[in-house]
Amino acid sequence: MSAAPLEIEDLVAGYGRVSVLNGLSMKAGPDGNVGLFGPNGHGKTTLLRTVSGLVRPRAGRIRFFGEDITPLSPRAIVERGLIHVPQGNRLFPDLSIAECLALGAWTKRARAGEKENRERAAAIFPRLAERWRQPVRTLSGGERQMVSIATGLMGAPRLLLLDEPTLGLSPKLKEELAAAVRAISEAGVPLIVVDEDVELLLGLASHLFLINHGAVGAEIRPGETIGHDAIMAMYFGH
Ligand SMILES: Nc1ncnc2c1ncn2[C@@H]1O[C@H](COP(=O)(O)OP(=O)(O)OP(=O)(O)O)[C@@H](O)[C@H]1O
Repeated sequence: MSAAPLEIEDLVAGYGRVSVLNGLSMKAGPDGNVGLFGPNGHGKTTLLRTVSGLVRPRAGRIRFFGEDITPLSPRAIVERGLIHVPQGNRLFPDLSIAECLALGAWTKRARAGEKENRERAAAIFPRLAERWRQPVRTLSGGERQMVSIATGLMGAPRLLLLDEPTLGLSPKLKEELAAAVRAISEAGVPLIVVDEDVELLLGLASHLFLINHGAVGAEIRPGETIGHDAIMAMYFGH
């Protein structure tokens, strides 16, 4: 049996004296995309940052397609194709869309497929293809979010982590972005998506985890259906 894209065992991590992840374990990806949701401040972003090597875990193990990546640097993790698109589209404002995307293809394996990945990004985000030379500071929030995700795609992901890709967007743009994210998944890239909109997550992922107090509080497995009241009960713990 082939290894899951991501397996996390008893992960403990935090900042200074504060512990944020408290023995979190999950297996993500063998049954399709994964969605992460839960109350604010309970560790979803910290989990993605720890998986991508930006936060050093104090204990636990992270395996990427079977390989133990726990001790690796963020650079070595990106080189393996584990790509993290952080919250809040942090882009260089004076670069054009084309220049931002080129920066995303800095690893050896990404450079090898740069042309195909650029074409794939342009097909998924036609709005960007129309504005290729425009500086990103002149783009709308939704368009900047598209550039962030497209830049992640340029890294030739074998697994793509998306942190709140639809944060602050209008319902119409949210749907446009969700459709693009579905297209990325249909092109064969497994996803782990953090979003507060559980309905949106259910449209993107078949396996959802509620992150509560730095651990997995509940799980919605592939094939299980869940009503609005049950989701609220998960959030509020009754
Ligand atoms: N760089 C940091 N230094 C110190 N504490 C931090 C840092 N980043 C996050 N925290 C703290 O870690 C906790 C978890 O934050 P995290 O961003 O992981 O939660 P989250 O579930 O992603 O929340 P949100 O949905 O609001 O983004 C919070 O209490 C936060 O204040």
